[in-house]
Amino acid sequence: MILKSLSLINYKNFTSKTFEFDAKINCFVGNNGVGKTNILDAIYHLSFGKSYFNPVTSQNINHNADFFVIDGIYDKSEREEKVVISAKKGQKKVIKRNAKMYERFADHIGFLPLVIISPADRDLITEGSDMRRKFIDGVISQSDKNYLSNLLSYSKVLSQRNALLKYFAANNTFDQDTLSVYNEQLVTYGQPIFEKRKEFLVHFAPIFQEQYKAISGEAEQVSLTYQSALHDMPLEHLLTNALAKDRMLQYTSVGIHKDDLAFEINGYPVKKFGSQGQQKTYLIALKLAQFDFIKKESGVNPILLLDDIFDKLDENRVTHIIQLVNTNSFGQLFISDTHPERTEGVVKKIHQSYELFHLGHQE
Ligand SMILES: Nc1ncnc2c1ncn2[C@@H]1O[C@H](COP(=O)(O)OP(=O)(O)OP(=O)(O)O)[C@@H](O)[C@H]1O
Repeated sequence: MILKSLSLINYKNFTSKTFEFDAKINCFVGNNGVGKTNILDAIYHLSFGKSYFNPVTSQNINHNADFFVIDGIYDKSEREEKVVISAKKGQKKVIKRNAKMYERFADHIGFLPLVIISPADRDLITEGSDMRRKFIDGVISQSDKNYLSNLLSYSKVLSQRNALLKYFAANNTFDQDTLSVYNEQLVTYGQPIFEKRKEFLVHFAPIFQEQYKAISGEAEQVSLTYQSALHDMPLEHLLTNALAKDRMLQYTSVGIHKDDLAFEINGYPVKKFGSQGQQKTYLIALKLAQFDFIKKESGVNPILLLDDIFDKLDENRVTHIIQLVNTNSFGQLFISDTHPERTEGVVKKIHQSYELFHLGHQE
């Protein structure tokens, strides 16, 4: 799958800009703040229907405008696919594929597989468990529509159950029958999510470990473990056992929305005990494992976005990563960097076609 061209209107700092891309490697170079990351984000937007960096749609619209349009033309399975995302202030965002509007955003997820590696990934280590759940969900959802649909339904029922618990507390009342209906629905959607996450980790963790070893060349033992109370008992029983607590807290304290991933290095949490370099390598290995996994599941080479990659790694490691992707029967690569010579030096080494886009400040 190849992104052939991209047009931006009023997307962040771009008022109007069109790019024609190389089928292999595309590099965006220029000073800080010229919009390199914004271009990668626009490409991300076309795959996921949202920004990787700023989930507030209205803030992705250029400050001086009241709408944006992102227009991408792809080659996929020897067909041309035109994907257009537009947003107007105060209105719902629209995604169209070949001029046909999607009724549900979820139907588009997975159609244009993509992996991004960015300095913002550090949130996966430093922030709360929701970031790590989003990561697993993002990987699985790109290849499993059922999973995504269960997730959306689960989250809807969860809000309803939480609202009911609040209502009980506010009105000093309780109705087990209504609560049981929500419990059943949480189990219907939540239990398969747990099973899928568990199965996913069995396949994903070894791929991750291989990637870590390949990038670091070090003897450190890394592990990635799925933590969930559902390992101990089915969700149905967890909900029953937590009833008194949930009523007191006025929200649902157990379920797959509390799951987490433990990131460890030599048996200790990466967050507390990993060096800066180890943390960066850990994150890159996670993302490259994501690339491998999605590729295997979807049969399509995902687009790979490398944002500010030298922020994370030295030149040797970057060369290594680009080569890894290369030997993996190459997809299409988009790189952003402040130093044109550095990027070109690395890219030249792998003897693929490439295009360098020099960006200046936009008017
Ligand atoms: N909604 C918006 N309207 C106008 N400009 C915006 C908007 N959102 C972000 N920007 C501008 O985009 C610029 C940042 O772009 P971006 O993060 O892509 O830069 P970059 O070239 O990747 O820089 P760096 O090398 O520092 O990472 C900033 O100047 C910021 O003010």
